[in-house]
Amino acid sequence: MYKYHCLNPIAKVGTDTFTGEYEETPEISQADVILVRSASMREMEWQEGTLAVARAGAGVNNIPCDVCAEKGIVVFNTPGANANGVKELVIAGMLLASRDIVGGIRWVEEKEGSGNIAKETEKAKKAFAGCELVGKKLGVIGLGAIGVLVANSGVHLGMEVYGYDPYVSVESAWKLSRNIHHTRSLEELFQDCDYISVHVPANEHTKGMIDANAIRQMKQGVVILNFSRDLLVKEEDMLEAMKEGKVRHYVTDFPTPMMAGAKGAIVIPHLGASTEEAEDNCAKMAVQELRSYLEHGNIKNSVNYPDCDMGFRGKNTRILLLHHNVPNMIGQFTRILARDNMNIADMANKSKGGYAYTMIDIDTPVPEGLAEELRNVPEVLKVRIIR
Ligand SMILES: NC(=O)C1=CN([C@@H]2O[C@H](COP(=O)(O)OP(=O)(O)OC[C@H]3O[C@@H](n4cnc5c(N)ncnc54)[C@H](O)[C@@H]3O)[C@@H](O)[C@H]2O)C=CC1
Ligand SMILES: O=C(O)CCC(=O)C(=O)O
Repeated sequence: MYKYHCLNPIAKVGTDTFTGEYEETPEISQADVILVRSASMREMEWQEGTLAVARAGAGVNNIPCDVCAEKGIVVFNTPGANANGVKELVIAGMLLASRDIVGGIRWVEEKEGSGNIAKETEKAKKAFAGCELVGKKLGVIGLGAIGVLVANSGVHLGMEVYGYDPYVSVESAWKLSRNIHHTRSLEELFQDCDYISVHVPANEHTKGMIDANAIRQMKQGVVILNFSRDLLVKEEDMLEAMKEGKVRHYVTDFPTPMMAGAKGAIVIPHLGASTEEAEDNCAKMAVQELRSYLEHGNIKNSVNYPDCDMGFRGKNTRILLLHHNVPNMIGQFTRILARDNMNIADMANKSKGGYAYTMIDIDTPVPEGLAEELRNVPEVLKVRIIR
């Protein structure tokens, strides 16, 4: 019986795909695997028994992935599963920044009970007028699952779209509309665009990438959209730029004390992925990843260990080793197996940065105590044997 713990509510359509071999536990310390959305796991005390964490979503900055890797805990995310939900809200953000829709709706609410409202509307409405998106220039920074959808939608809306992503994947590149201009530097994108939307992960390289220096290079009255993470924008610089009118609106999905109520800021309470469809997609993918790892040892969509797949386990005993990516690990494992006459039916070894994963199928008897012996091999972080 495997035990899972949900640190945030996870869509039932996903957790329903756990079979009778699984049960939910309210005790995180008892869990083999943990499902999480945005809850911070950075201060958590990790248990020896934790095998994996699945982030039902894209951003993993709430999880100490390096600490987990060192403890042999595989961290998964669900790439692309909530991308459409975010894209739709980005389009809404561009529209909210272009016309004073919210101001107009508030004005109508204040007129509740006024018999004259129809007449008053025709006088008042000019205060809420705006501009259209068609023909405007949209810059998209980061062309992954979300950025590609936003960029392609910009084209469909009649915008001239510029994309920047020096690390774009082949898969994303295939999905991009050929009408999108490829920009080779942020400077080029900054100076031309009326709307700039940021879709990169928050990490040490992207932190504060939209600061006074970046904003200085942008057009007067630019609209900046941030549906990625608050850390990407230097908020003091953004406030100053909005005061000066350099930035017309800053649309963000991340409320902070500095931005809540700030003039020019349009702040949404982290709703990008809060659609039924996105929540269901993420939950289903996260559970599928955990089940495949627990039942067969296969890794797909991990952010701290390599993808590695040997298919269904069948009747063999499967030995799973998480270890540092250093020479002579396989030699040490196979020496131990050969000594006890174990026959290797199949094996795979993959690495990602400083970490590696070895899967070995054995079709002869496997002695008790093997896991402990393998765990004692220097540089091994975790061993699991599925019989
Ligand atoms: N508001 C919300 O509810 C949601 C927010 N997010 C945020 O959006 C981010 C992006 O999500 P996805 O598109 O699904 O991720 P993704 O991993 O598919 O795409 C990220 C893209 O950014 C690119 N990139 C990385 N560093 C870059 C840099 N310095 N300059 C330009 N491009 C760079 C990568 O090459 C990749 O193509 C997530 O990391 C997360 O923080 C994701 C989902 C929901
Ligand atoms: O689960 C959520 O609502 C947050 C989604 C998100 O920010 C992400 O997937 O990175």
